[in-house]
Amino acid sequence: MCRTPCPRQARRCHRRADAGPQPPARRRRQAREAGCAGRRPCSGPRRARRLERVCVGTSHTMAKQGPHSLPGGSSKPASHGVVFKQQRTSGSSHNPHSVQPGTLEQAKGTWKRPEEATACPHHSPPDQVTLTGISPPLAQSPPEVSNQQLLGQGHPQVSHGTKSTPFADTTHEPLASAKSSQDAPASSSGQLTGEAHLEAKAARPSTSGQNISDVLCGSRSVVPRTEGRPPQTLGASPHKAVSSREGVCVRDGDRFQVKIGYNAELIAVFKRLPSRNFDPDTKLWNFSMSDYSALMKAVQRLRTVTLRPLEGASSMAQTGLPSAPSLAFVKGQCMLISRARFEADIGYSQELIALFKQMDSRNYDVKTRKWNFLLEEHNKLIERVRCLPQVQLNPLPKTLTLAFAAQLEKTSLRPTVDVPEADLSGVDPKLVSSLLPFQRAGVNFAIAKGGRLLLADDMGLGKTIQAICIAAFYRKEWPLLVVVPSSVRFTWEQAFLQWLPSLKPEQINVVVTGKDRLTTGLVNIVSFDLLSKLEKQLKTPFKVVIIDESHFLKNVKTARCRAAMPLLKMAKRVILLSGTPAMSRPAELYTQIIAVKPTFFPQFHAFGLRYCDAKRHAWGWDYSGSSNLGELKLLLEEAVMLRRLKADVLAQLPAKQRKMVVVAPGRLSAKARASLDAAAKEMATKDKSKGQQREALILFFHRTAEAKIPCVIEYILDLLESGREKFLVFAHHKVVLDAITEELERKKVPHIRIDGATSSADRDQLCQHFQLPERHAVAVLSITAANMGLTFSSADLVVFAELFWNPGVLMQAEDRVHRIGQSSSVGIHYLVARGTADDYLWPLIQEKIKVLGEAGVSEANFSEMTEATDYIYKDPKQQKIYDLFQKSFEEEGSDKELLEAVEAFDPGSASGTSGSGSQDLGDWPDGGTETGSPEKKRRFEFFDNWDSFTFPL
Ligand SMILES: Nc1ncnc2c1ncn2[C@@H]1O[C@H](COP(=O)(O)OP(=O)(O)OP(=O)(O)O)[C@@H](O)[C@H]1O
Repeated sequence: MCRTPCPRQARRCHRRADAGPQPPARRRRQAREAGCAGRRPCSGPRRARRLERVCVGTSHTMAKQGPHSLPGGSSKPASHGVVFKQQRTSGSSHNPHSVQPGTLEQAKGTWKRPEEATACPHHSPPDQVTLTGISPPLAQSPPEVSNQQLLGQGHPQVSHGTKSTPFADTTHEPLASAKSSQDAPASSSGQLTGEAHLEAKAARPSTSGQNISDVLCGSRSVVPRTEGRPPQTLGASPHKAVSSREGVCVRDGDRFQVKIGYNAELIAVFKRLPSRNFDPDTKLWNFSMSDYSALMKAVQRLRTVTLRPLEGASSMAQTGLPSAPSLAFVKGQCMLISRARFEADIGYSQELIALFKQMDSRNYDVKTRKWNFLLEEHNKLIERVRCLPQVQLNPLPKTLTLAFAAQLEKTSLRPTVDVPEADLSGVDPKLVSSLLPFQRAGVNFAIAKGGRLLLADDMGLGKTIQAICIAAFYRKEWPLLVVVPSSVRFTWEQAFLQWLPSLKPEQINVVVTGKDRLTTGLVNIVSFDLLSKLEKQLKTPFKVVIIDESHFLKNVKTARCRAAMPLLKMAKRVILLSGTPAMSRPAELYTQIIAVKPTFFPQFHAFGLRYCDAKRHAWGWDYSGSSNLGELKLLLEEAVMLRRLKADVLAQLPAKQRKMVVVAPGRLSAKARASLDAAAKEMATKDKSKGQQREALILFFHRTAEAKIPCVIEYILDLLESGREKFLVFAHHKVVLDAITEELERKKVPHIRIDGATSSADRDQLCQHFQLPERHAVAVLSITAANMGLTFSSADLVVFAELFWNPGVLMQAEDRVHRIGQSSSVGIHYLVARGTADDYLWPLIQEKIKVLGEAGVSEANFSEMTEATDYIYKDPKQQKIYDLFQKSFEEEGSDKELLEAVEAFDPGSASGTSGSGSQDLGDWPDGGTETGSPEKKRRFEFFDNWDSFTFPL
């Protein structure tokens, strides 16, 4: 209920009730009406009144213009076919049964919703009218009306007429032309647009050779009403008049809407107005004010339609456009600007400002020129504003009021309550003790949110360890489902083994093929793509689900999204992980938001209107924009998402974070597998000369490189899809470097390549090019040719597609990024393929690094990364191969010899070696390196903006 009396309104209503001195135009209208009323009684059956009204309007038209003349334009009296308020007040007041529930509000043409109408008893809309004959639900025709509909088939009010009657003809006449109007360009074409067109149309003879008015109101067709009988239209069924529609024009910001039931003639008129727009939500047509006059005039000529003009625009017919002050109407909405405050985003209204000044928490922001208030005054303000008839201030959406319910309800400002410390005593101590402070806070946040969140920490901040900890907190609810990009399935397996020693390896089920079971483990790890093939296996839903790189779900139409969303809806705990939940636009966040909070914005359109700057085009809605990002950020941070940037927690991070990425053995082809096995067998063969052994080793190394190519490419593409756009990829074999660059070229990813064939001048130039901050690119580098003397500090990630036996070389390569100029913690990813030479190289490298670390030469060690992996060779054959690797790499001068051997096997790999220089140079894309991709340039835009936000208050 409105608590504020509305004196101004009350006065206005009172004035209207008095009727007082009338302006001349109104007096003229009333005089005309009185004349009409004299011809018919005001009481009587409802249908009779409708028929009469039709006749009143059309007889004027006929009398003034004659059957074939073009209408006279603005000089015409205002009442032609348009029932003005005063007319209806008198005509309906005698019939208390004529109000149809639920239609009056629409008929009145006020913008307020039904519940709003009851909120302000003081506010009686001016000239309240009891309307008759308004169809319940205002079933407007959609913008495109089929010919069948237009021809009256299937529409009860049209179809029941017989085609042979003049009435039927008149109904068809404008309908037939509706089709052509669809084809015709709008006003900009300059063809018969606006008023002239409409009037010409209205005056066009019907198929029976008569004007509409002629047919209906010609002297031969109407029997003058006497003795209270309704007038009879000759040649037409009296039922026809029942199809008469009454509606109202309602101001809607700088446009106006027409609230009326379906009428084909009227739709045809609408379609000729240049500014027409059909709102599918309200199912109402709306127009710019410039078309108002044309519409009203055209409607005057429609026998089946009466339209109440805009409130305060009674002199419209004479003056054309309504006078601005009389229609002053402001419309706006509430926007959240901080956790505690909201602002009214609305135009100027004196009354509204006066109301704002009554609010205790009011604050005027001189910069934005907007008023803002504490959330606790939101409901009070909205209630009071509803009493202002010329103001529409939309409240905060329900989702926001629910998310900020505590702030809306509180009576005084309290400091933000800290997230409580979660009891992690049930989680493996190794994991809990390893959490960095910000990671612990992340776990607390997740548990405070009931285990449903989007963890959107920057890349490399340890989302994996946090997710495992959150999931482990709910271990009683396992089995656990972990959905990940296929290239990191085994890395996740390693992470579980590393951080949860209580978990046995056999309890982890990594789904590798479409034939595997999805539910056999306590922890089940599956790729997005396999999930969509296997979800049907699920009899009972998983209660705890982790989704890594959850932005993979951004498109609701994809199979992965369709497979995952139902699972997430049913799960009790949903842990989404993504360093880039939306790469370019807020629309990409929608699926992730509803995955965490299914009740938030159940309709995407509502989300799109508020946050995606939704725009309507001829082909549909465009949701690719962004709007109200500040509010969206607040909402997400309050209820859905936790995001920390690297810069925020840099002090807690090590300078380098190394990560072993176990690339999927399932990706090795049978051919690659066979050649690897043959090479390994060769190495293990006894009685080989040193040279033969080395040859076998080099072959094994080379086969490993070939076998890893698909996994390496998949990993790089996953990184790119995850939003990583500037990173280094080191590889050794030319075949690997070639495969990577070819793929990047194919995918139009900007990249550079430096290998043994690159001249030093080119190296510097490429390096400088890569360093430019606006460049997003991948640097494809040879481990041996580009591990020294180059600076790539504008990137903070290094990927080793291949391992190399000399850890000193690897560390030098790492330091292309981790050097002066680097302000971030650097991520180093080593891709390790099981069942390949990596099985031997990786422990070898670790061992060497450990030694270097003990000697203080290396500032970090690898041991943490592989603690859980099983590199102790029980198989004597494996041990022999390992020994061979060790011996070969540790011998004096082995590096040089090995490199030469490798070069002989794979020309062009090693630094400064002959290779086929010209051939390598031929690999360069023209103009240096980059293959521009316009759409790529926009990719970080959304989060760049996002991260630069500061709290408005
Ligand atoms: N508390 C920690 N103790 C030891 N190592 C950690 C810790 N947190 C993270 N790491 C290590 O840091 C590296 C990066 O972590 P992780 O892969 O989880 O980051 P991320 O946020 O998932 O990054 P991305 O978004 O790139 O996948 C890993 O090697 C991980 O083991």
